[in-house]
This record gives sequence, structure tokens and C-alpha cells, in this order.
Amino acid sequence: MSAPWKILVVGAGAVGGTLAVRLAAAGNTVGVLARGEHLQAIRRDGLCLEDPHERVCVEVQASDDLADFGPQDLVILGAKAHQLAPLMPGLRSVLHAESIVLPALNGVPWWYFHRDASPHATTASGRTAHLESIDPGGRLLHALDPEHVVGCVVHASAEVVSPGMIRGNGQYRYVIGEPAHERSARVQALAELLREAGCEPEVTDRIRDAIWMKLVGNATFNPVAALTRARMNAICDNPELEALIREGMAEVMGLARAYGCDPLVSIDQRIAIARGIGAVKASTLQDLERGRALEIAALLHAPLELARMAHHPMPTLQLLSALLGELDRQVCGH
Ligand SMILES: NC(=O)C1=CN([C@@H]2O[C@H](COP(=O)(O)OP(=O)(O)OC[C@H]3O[C@@H](n4cnc5c(N)ncnc54)[C@H](OP(=O)(O)O)[C@@H]3O)[C@@H](O)[C@H]2O)C=CC1
Ligand SMILES: CC(C)(CO)C(=O)C(=O)O
Repeated sequence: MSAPWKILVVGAGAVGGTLAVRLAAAGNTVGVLARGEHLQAIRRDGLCLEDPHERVCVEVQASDDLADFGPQDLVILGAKAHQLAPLMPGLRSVLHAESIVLPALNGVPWWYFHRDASPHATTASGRTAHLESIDPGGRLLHALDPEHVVGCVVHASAEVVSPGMIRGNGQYRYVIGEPAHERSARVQALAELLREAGCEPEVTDRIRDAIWMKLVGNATFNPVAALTRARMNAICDNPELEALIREGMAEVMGLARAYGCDPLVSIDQRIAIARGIGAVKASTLQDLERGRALEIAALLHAPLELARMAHHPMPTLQLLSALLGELDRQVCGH
């Protein structure tokens, strides 16, 4: 791929919008799929990103219709996991044979078993298995050729604070890697693109390890944040909450190992990383405050489904899932 890249961010919220601003400011041709007041503000004033060091606004093509964009070199998925299904059919119109699809999402991704070597990755009939909790009927897996996908783990925190305006914590770290666990020219090119945009890409040939490492935090801190409305530092400063989180983390780390992966860090290290993020609101707390559907399927239901398949008990995650599910029904109406 040669610069400038043609890039579409599908769901230009906190994470997707952050990437859109950085990539557009670096001279790439960036379009964003957005909707409602956010879309109107982007069209009127541009898309803005403020971090502790600077404020950058960019003009980008913005629409709520995928048909307006045409084929792209890179399609970044920034919508939440449970928002992807309705977007999938339209994605075909923005892909060419070499397009990269980069899902910048937390949780177990729908493509998890694509080119995975674990015993559960293939069905009895030889097809790639899907997880019913995040991909009912395997619709996502079949709607988009997973060969387009490069795995991505986001280490950053951001929030859409008003339409068109994103506030980030100044972290721009993205771990990227092939689902087939191999080095590739396209991942190197993507890393270069991100580096030129002032981000900190890290290329891995073990992307599932990185997914589990992130999930260890998101499956524990995110539900606790929503249930208590506490920010990340407040959770870490509460010994009873920290003890609960440690139990959940141990369960998720055990599950990662059951699927042949290495969660990369110890529980102490994972908590220290979360503490280091500071006084930020986890994305699930942001959703709760806005009455939006909570990201339970990718963060909790999917690891619980994997746990059932591997006969791996996860009582703490089960409890967090039950509590968060009821909160979602009571407050967000889902
Ligand atoms: N926020 C954070 O700090 C972090 C988030 N993450 C992960 O990143 C992923 C994205 O989260 P985040 O950026 O916080 O979420 P946001 O809700 O801020 O962004 C998602 C955006 O996608 C838009 N969208 C969804 N469907 C459509 C559609 N059909 N048409 C147009 N726009 C659409 C949403 O619009 P609308 O609001 O109208 O639904 C929203 O603007 C999640 O998996 C999250 O867990 C990872 C690390 C940090
Ligand atoms: C790491 C953390 C908690 C950063 O905000 C996150 O991933 C999220 O908000 O979902």
C-alpha cells in the first residue's frame, strides 16, 4: 500500500474517531461513517480530538450510508461488537481484493476461530467455528471474508464528550497481528501507517495472546466500572473491588491457557497497567451513563461460552455477567 491511504472508519466514536483524526491529520484520505448529531457536527465543524497535549480538528468525508464511500485500502471497525451485524452487508461496497479490515474492538472478536489452531476452531464438518454469543448463526463470519481481517488490540482511552468532539487520554497504542499468527507485509505497512500518524503500533505474531491480555482487564474492570460507576483509579484504590477483580482475572487467564494462549502478564502487572490509565471512565460505564446497550456479549458472554466448551469454571465472571445483564435491562432497557 502506498501513501496516502484511503481509509474508512466505520463507527467514528471514541476509538474509531481517534484513529480517524490521527490518520487524517497525517495526510491520508479518511472518511467516517457516523450518525445523528455526531454526524451533523462532523459535517459542520470537522471531527476533533483533544488529548492532554493538543487539540486537532480535521475535515473528513462523513456519511451515515456506506454506499457513499467506495472501495478503501483500510476499513477500521469502530462500532461496538453488538452494532456490527447490521453494518456487515454494506461493508462489501467498501472493500477491494486487498482491503484490510481492522476491528478496533474490545472482547473476543467474531473472527476468533478464523485460522486458529485450537481444537475448538473447526466444526465437525471442517468449517470455521463461530461463537453464538457474539455471532448468532455465524452471520458475521460469513458476511465478511475473514481473510481481510488484521487483528487489533486497542490500548487507549477516549470518550465522545460532545457531538464531533473526542477527548482521549493521550495513549495511542495498538497491537496488531495476523489471525494466522504469521508476519506479513500488510501488517508491517499498517504499523508504518500508524507510526506516521503519531501512534504506537506494536506488531505481534501472537495476536490472540494480546486479545486475552486485554480481555483479562475488560472482562473484570468494565463490568465493575458500570456496576459501581467508579473510574479506573477508584476501582484500583478499593481493596474489596481489587480482590473481586483478581478472582475474575485468574479465571480469564486460566481460560486463555486452556485455548493455547499466554495472557502475557501476571495479575499484579495487569492491575498495575489498569491503574496506570488513571481517572478514566471505562467504555462500559460511558455506555451506561448514556443509556446505550452494554457490551456484555463480547466482554463476558463470549468468554463464558468458551469456558463452557472447555469445561473451565468461571464463577466470578458468571456473577459479573448476571449483574451487568440485569443492569443493562433495568437502566438501558436491553
Ligand atoms: N472508549 C474507550 O476508551 C475504549 C473503547 N474500546 C473498545 O472500542 C470499541 C468501540 O468503543 P467506543 O469507541 O468507546 O464506542 P463509541 O460508542 O464511542 O463509538 C462507536 C460509534 O459507532 C457508531 N455507530 C454504530 N453503529 C453505527 C451505524 N450503523 N451507523 C453509524 N454509526 C454507527 C456509534 O454511534 P451511536 O453512538 O449513534 O450508536 C458510535 O459513534 C468497543 O469495543 C470498546 O470496548 C477499547 C479501548 C478503549
Ligand atoms: C482499558 C479501558 C478500560 C480504557 O478505557 C478500556 O479498554 C475500555 O474503556 O473499554
